[in-house]
Amino acid sequence: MSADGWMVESLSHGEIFFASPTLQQRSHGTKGAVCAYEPVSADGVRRLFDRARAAGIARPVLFGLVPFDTTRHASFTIPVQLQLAPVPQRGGAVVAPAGRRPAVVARQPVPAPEIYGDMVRKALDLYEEGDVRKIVLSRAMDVELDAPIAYADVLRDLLRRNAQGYTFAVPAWSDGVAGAQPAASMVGASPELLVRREGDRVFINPLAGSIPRVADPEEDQARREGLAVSEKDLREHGYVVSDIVRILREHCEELDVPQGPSVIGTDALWHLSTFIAGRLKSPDLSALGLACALHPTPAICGFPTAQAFAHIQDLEPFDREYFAGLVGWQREDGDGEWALTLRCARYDGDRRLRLYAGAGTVAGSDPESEIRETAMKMETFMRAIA
Ligand SMILES: C=C(O[C@@H]1C=C(C(=O)O)C=C[C@H]1O)C(=O)O
Repeated sequence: MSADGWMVESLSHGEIFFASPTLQQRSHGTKGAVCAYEPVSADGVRRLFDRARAAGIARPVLFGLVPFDTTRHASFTIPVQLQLAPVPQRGGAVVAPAGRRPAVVARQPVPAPEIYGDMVRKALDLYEEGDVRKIVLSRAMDVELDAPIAYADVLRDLLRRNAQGYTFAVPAWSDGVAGAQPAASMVGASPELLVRREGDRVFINPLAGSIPRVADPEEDQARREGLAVSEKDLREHGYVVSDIVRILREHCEELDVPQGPSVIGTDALWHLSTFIAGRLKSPDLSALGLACALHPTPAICGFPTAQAFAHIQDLEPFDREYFAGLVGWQREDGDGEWALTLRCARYDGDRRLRLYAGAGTVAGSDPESEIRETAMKMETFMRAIA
């Protein structure tokens, strides 16, 4: 462990790092890991734990990426060597970056911001027609660097600025996973917990309704207060909470849902947030099982889900793949944590990254502010890279 207490030193491409607000976990080496590239299923997860036991892994922990579209392949990894530790006190010693940061050679937005604005305008037309009320629209940015990233530096930077978030580097496999090199890794710091399970207790923390923060403290505070009473943002948030609660009622016998949302801050944005706690009816439902029952929530898809999903496929000119899916970990007993794969990039292990960001739109949304919100979401990630 390094002087600042983060277990990120010499983490290489293909290894795993996952930090929640309290626990950090990292793998050492990729050799012998049990991997799978297949659609997510309870049977598949069970088979992976069986394989891990057969391989002599004593306390297997499964890490994974589940795509936005769960009919596509997920990537799962059970590492041979895993290290766990509480997260260090923030504000302690800061280890300086080891080398120079890579420089950006090229940036290509996918699509151009104006086209993203047109996508939002098309969504506004759809709201007039009335079959859909919320669509989360996203865009991407392809970035080429002049040198590979240093995982330790990037993760430290993300950890320092996202104390309440979920910071991760998790490999994405492709067909024929036996080799040690993954096709890519998803790297980022998500503010949004989809499900944490501790025994029969579950915790869910949807976010929706956001505004960029600013340096001036008075204006920043005014934005926070404005968000808390914004009719449009409360409506956008309301679709998420009511849909999640509807599904949770099927699986939980006790549910604690606050009357209304509170406002939480990341380093760059204010978000409306609702912290829900529940008790599972059945101990057989794992953290991932419940996460999949909830996914895709209206926080990253829209409302109603099926219509919003179809419009996303139609309007977005790229494949979300693992973006806006699930990233997390789980033990054999079903306890674990699954966050939404947000504020992140797909990294090819060399010099190429694809960054992603989305924003919820509802009747009354302004295309220009959605462009700004998605730009801000990508910018905060870029600060950690170059
Ligand atoms: C889709 C993203 O974020 C989601 C959309 C939000 C919003 O529109 O207010 C807020 C948090 C997330 O649920 C993203 O960060 O890319």
